[in-house]
Amino acid sequence: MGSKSPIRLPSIDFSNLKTHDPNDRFIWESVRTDVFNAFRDYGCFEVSSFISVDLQECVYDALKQLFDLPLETKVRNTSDIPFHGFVRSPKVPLYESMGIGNPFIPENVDNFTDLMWPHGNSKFRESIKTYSRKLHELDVTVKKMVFESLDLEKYLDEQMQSTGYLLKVMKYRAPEPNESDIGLHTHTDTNIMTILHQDEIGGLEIQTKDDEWIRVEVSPNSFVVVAGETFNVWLNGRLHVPFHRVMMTGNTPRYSLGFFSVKKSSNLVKAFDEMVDEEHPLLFKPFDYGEFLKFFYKEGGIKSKFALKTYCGNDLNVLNSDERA
Ligand SMILES: O=C(O)CCC(=O)C(=O)O
Ligand SMILES: [Fe+2]
Repeated sequence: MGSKSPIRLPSIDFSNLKTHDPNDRFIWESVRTDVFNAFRDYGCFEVSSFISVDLQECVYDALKQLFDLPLETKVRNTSDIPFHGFVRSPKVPLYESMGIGNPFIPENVDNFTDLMWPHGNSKFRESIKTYSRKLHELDVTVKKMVFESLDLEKYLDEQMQSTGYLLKVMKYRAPEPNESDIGLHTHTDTNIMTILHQDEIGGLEIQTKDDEWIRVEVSPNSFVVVAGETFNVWLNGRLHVPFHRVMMTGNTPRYSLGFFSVKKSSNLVKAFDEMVDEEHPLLFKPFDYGEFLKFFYKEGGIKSKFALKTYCGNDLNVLNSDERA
């Protein structure tokens, strides 16, 4: 495993895609090519200056207020889905997180805000609503581009309908002198796709296909879009799914947000027929996402570097792109 390098993630500018004017087709196609190539080569990319500095500052102020609430208030954030509510665990001592399901639905943000601040907090409510709408828009745009790149548009609506979303907000405290500086252990995301946003403290690191660790240094109003395992199963291995982690090197707390698109439970995940041929033999057997998560969390899958392959890899002689690299 190599050391940290000055390589930068591909950076893609979505700001010229504001209209759906057919004359913008050229811009759309050029961004689409960049998105697909970045996913194929790095499994992730930066979306530069995607929100206003004002919105970014409002959201981070709101996060600080949220994590400053007493523990007995934060634990009210519960969910039936593991790790979608308040999380604090001795396994990741620097980390705590909370989650809002489908946050682009205004009532979901209202309910979360009422739970945390029974007397109201309009700044939190409004900034998270605007922010979630922007992230949802970016999620849909990126997926549309990837599906179009492989002539899979016919599956887009059906896949969007079986997708749920989670806005996860995270705080990492600084390590004590005798503690490890690992904020979040090396992992891949098992969901479809994640949009990450970190504050100016930084600390997110992503591993390239050549095992180099890149420390992600992007401006605080930029995002990092990361491909998840489910997306790669649909496309039968055409994407790179990057290992990533969070390292806490300084002595200031770090705040970050993740917008996770997740296959709804009891929905089958399988490669699209067009993605399987002689040159691209099936890498993963079809599986139920809810059942996989049970395996992942209860049977130690979380500790395995290649949990999905252990669970449903089609043929251990067929190497995935991580191992080929
Ligand atoms: O906090 C971050 O920047 C990364 C979080 C992450 O990778 C995750 O929750 O899966
Ligand atoms: Fe992650």
